[in-house]
Order: sequence, then C-alpha cells, then structure tokens
Amino acid sequence: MSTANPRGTNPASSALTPPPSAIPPVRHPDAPAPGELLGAHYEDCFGCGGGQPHGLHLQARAGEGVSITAEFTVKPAHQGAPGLAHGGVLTSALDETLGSLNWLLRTIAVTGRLETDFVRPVPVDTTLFLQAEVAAVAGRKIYSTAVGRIGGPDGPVAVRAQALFIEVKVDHFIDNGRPEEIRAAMADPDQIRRVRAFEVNP
Ligand SMILES: CCCCCCCC/C=C\CCCCCCCC(=O)SCCNC(=O)CCNC(=O)[C@H](O)C(C)(C)COP(=O)(O)OP(=O)(O)OC[C@H]1O[C@@H](n2cnc3c(N)ncnc32)[C@H](O)[C@@H]1OP(=O)(O)O
Repeated sequence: MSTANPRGTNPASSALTPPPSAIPPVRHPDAPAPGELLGAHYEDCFGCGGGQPHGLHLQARAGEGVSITAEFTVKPAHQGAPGLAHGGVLTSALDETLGSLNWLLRTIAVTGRLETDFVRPVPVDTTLFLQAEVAAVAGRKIYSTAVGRIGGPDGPVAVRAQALFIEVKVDHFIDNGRPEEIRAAMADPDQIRRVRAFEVNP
C-alpha cells in the first residue's frame, strides 16, 4: 500500500489515482498571490456566492503552489441529524474548495468524481478549516485532494476528499445551464470579466 495515501486506511477508487503520464500542476503566472481571497466565481453559487441565503458562503484563499485554504461555518440550515452538519453539505464544502483550485491553474473545470471520508461528526456553529491541493494533471483531468479540520487550522481531521475534475470550455455552461440564468450571467459585466480571465489562458 502506498505510504502517500491521503485517505489514511481507505484507498481511493482507481479512477482517482493519477496515471503514470500525469504531470505536476503548474500555477498560472496570473494566479492570485498566496494569501489573497479568490472571491465568488458566481454570485448565486451555493458554495461561494453571496446571493444564496442558505449557501455555504465559503471564502477561499490562494495558498503556495497550487493549494487553497477555505473556511466554512456550519449553520442551522445545514443540519442532517439534530445539531450536526449534513454529510452532503460537508461534501459540497469540499467540492467548492477543490473547485477553487482550478482558479490557480486558470482552467475551467467541473467535478467528474468526488469521494468523501467522514471522519468525525461536525456540530452546528463549527468552523471547518479546509485545505486542498492539486496532486497531478493528465490532459483535461485534474486530480486533487482536500481535508477539513475542526477546532482550528491544525485541529483534528473531520472530513477528507479526493476528486477528479475535468476541464471544460465555457460552452459547457452556456449549452447546459437553464437559459434564464445563462442570459443573466452573460448580461453581467463582472461575470463576463471573470470568464474572460480563463479564456485568455494560453
Ligand atoms: C458567461 C456565461 C457562462 C457562465 C460561466 C460560469 C463560469 C464558471 C467558472 C467556473 C465554474 C466552476 C464551477 C465549480 C462548481 C463546483 C464544482 C462542481 O460541483 S461542478 C458540478 C458537478 N459536475 C458536473 O455537473 C459535471 C457533469 N458531467 C459532465 O458534464 C461530463 O461528464 C464531463 C464534462 C465531466 C466529462 O464529459 P466529456 O464528454 O467532456 O469528457 P469525457 O471524454 O467523458 O471524459 C474526459 C476524461 O475524463 C474521464 N472521466 C470523466 N468523468 C469521469 C468520472 N466520473 N470518473 C472517472 N473518470 C471520468 C473520462 O474517462 C475521460 O478520460 P480519458 O481522457 O479517456 O482518459
């Protein structure tokens, strides 16, 4: 068994293991500097947008290399069992953090596969301290890992995830999103500016 297994004793499925042809990720020269907040990629995003009252309002910050830190505080609207975070909500927080990594590559990508280990229960009002990094890239495939700790950035691990993101063109959203939201996004100069930053990617 690999000693570098980020999931402890639970091996990820083979679809989440980078192939031998994979290469280390390359931080885009125009990526936000380490310590900078990334800001929302879409105002109505459930993960990072300010426009969703029950959203996660997750704020991601660029780290060194191709890594991200983020914080998310569990609200009563995020419960599964009484007083505890819903597992799907925790997975959403991991998904959002992992998705933010692609910003540092200046690549538009969507989640293809995401595996989560729930290690400890997470009570309401807890802040989850998330850290994620890209492990490898193979063509359009981006392999990433994330961990969420409670009690502080160095506290005990509550959740872990491994993911495969797939690079897409902006047409992925234009062709598949509900037309009314796509029209509104295309009429929003801020949204267009954010997307353009990706399209000039060499
Ligand atoms: C101006 C207006 C527009 C606004 C623009 C907004 C800009 C926004 C900017 C940034 C947004 C970021 C948003 C982040 C939000 C958080 C992240 C999410 O939650 S994303 C939502 C959940 N995910 C999905 O909805 C994907 C649904 N799935 C798909 O659409 C397709 O399946 C897709 C694109 C993932 C792949 O389809 P294919 O046809 O393009 O490519 P194929 O050939 O199938 O796969 C490519 C390679 O990947 C592997 N692959 C694909 N899916 C896999 C899977 N599930 N497991 C393992 N491997 C997989 C395949 O085996 C293939 O590998 P081989 O190249 O042959 O080696």
